[in-house]
Amino acid sequence: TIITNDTSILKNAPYEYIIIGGGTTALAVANRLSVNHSVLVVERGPDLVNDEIINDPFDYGMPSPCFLQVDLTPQLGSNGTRILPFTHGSCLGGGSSINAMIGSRPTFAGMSAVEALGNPGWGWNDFLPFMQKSETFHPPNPSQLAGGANYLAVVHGFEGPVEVSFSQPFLAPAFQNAAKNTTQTIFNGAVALSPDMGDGFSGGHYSSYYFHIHFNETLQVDRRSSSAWSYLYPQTQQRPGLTVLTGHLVDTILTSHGTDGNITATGVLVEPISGGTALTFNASREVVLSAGALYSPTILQRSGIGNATFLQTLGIKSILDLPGVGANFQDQTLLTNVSFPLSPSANTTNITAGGLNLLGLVITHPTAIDTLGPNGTITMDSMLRNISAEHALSVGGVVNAEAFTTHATLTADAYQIDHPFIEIFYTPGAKVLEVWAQSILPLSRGTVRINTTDPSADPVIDAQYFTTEVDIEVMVAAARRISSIAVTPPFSDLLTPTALEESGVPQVGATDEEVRQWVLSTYTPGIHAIASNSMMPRELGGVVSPQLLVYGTSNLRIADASIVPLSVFPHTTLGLYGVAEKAADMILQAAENT
Ligand SMILES: Cc1cc2nc3c(=O)[nH]c(=O)nc-3n(C[C@H](O)[C@H](O)[C@H](O)COP(=O)(O)OP(=O)(O)OC[C@H]3O[C@@H](n4cnc5c(N)ncnc54)[C@H](O)[C@@H]3O)c2cc1C
Repeated sequence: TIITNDTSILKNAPYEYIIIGGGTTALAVANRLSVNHSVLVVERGPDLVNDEIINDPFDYGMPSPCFLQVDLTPQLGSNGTRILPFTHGSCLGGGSSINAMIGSRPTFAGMSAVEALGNPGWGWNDFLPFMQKSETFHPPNPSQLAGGANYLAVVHGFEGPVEVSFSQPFLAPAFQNAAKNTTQTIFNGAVALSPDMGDGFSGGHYSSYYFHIHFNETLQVDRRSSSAWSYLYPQTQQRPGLTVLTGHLVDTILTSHGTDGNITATGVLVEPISGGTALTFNASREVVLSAGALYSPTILQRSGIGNATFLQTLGIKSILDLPGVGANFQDQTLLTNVSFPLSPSANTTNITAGGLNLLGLVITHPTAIDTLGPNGTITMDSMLRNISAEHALSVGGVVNAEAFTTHATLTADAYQIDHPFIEIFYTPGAKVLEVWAQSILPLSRGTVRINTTDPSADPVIDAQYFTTEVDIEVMVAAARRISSIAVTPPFSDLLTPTALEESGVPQVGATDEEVRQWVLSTYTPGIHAIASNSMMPRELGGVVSPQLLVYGTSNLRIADASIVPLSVFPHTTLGLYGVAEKAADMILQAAENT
């Protein structure tokens, strides 16, 4: 494999495939295609192979050249005008090089919703083998099992590039034990220990979580399993046919009109990020767009693929009118501002992990009924099935009312078959214990758009958080559970007696309005951006078909988080490796047929 930022050493011959972006999904697709084909990857960011902040999982969240932020537009659903930073990764490995490594998967109910949206072949049973293909799962050893780790071999893969494991040593077992017991209590025993959080069963469970990390035998420490360290750097993954160009960004996708009436992608126009002459690279077979949910729609828009009326306002000639490009954008929301002071008497290594820290050592996925009770669940179901599309339509979050009501109905159906309603995750720190909550299936729909043709400019991102009442109701319920956790033993025994007051989280008896105000003024982005080029029928605003081909093109595919149409991956990465493996499989099958 050639990895370089120097274009003078690259071959001029056309590559069979060009992949735009060198992030999480991109490198997995590149790895599979380049076994027998020539592939060029173009990544805007640098190669940070030896960056210790990236490679050490316990440095998560520290600044590195890969860690970038874009300010969202003012979020009107948040008590006025909060401006929130949105983090993303820009280097080889993309988001997988900076993320929190939580090893989460979609569920049966979630993938059923994706399939029912008009995507045959994307249900759980079809999708699981691709997630397994990507993975080498390391079963817990006896001491990890004794600490509380558990797994189900039948749902995992053991020969793939991405190494997934529990931490070594197993972190904070006493903390994990307390978190699990309190979880059971606050959900009245309805939430049970899961044999494996990635087994496809839906909500109603809790567990110790595994991470995209692996134990390095030479160094005797845990390391991050990024996409780059899984699919690109290892000796076993070297590919003579693969060239990775870093430090260059794709301005536009070059196209021509094919004889079949479709648009054909012929290559890309590339600029060095340090400035200089633009270059053209040609692709003889396909162009695969993998620049992520924030950037893939912007590349399409600059290339004349998107909402024709909008593109006209920027003077861009429309070559393909696809109003769904940059619409339907979704992100989950987080309640992260929740730190409970640790009781001085409880400050032991078994509770704090001796200062080492991985986010979400214990994770809980209660269902709607676990969280809201029977009456609350009926109310939520009715809200979803009678939802108004007016706001989402007015801000361009959906292209028509049917798209919005279809999403809401599928969400209600998913909750009926026990899709996780919220996620609560427990994390130890040196002096505090954190209990965060995350929404899973938000209904608010936003946009990602360019406001200039300059390829180096940040996109205009508007998540429209909390502009749908159901999203507020979900997080109010989540906040109430966080309050209960802080006062429920055995978890509360680890905290100071005044921990709840000190944290600023609403008291257990707070009014709905008080909790609502706290949620709206403290939430942060989930940073699981998806759906800005959704895989769904074109008439609903879909951008790609179930084969991941951009509608109206013969050879332009998208493989990244932007195609995921509903927020069914509670954390995205392991699901995205499944998307990558499935995309590569479909592309290679198409190559065999030509
Ligand atoms: C701080 C943080 C924590 C997270 N924690 C978790 C977690 O614990 N577990 C989990 O599963 N998920 C987590 N996620 C989410 C997950 O990392 C992302 O959803 C995932 O990495 C997205 O993958 P992708 O392939 O869609 O895009 P990316 O991995 O973002 O890759 C896109 C790549 O395209 C490049 N690019 C963009 N524009 C251009 C251009 N014009 N030309 C060339 N290259 C371009 C970018 O530089 C980037 O490298 C987290 C995300 C963040 C930001």
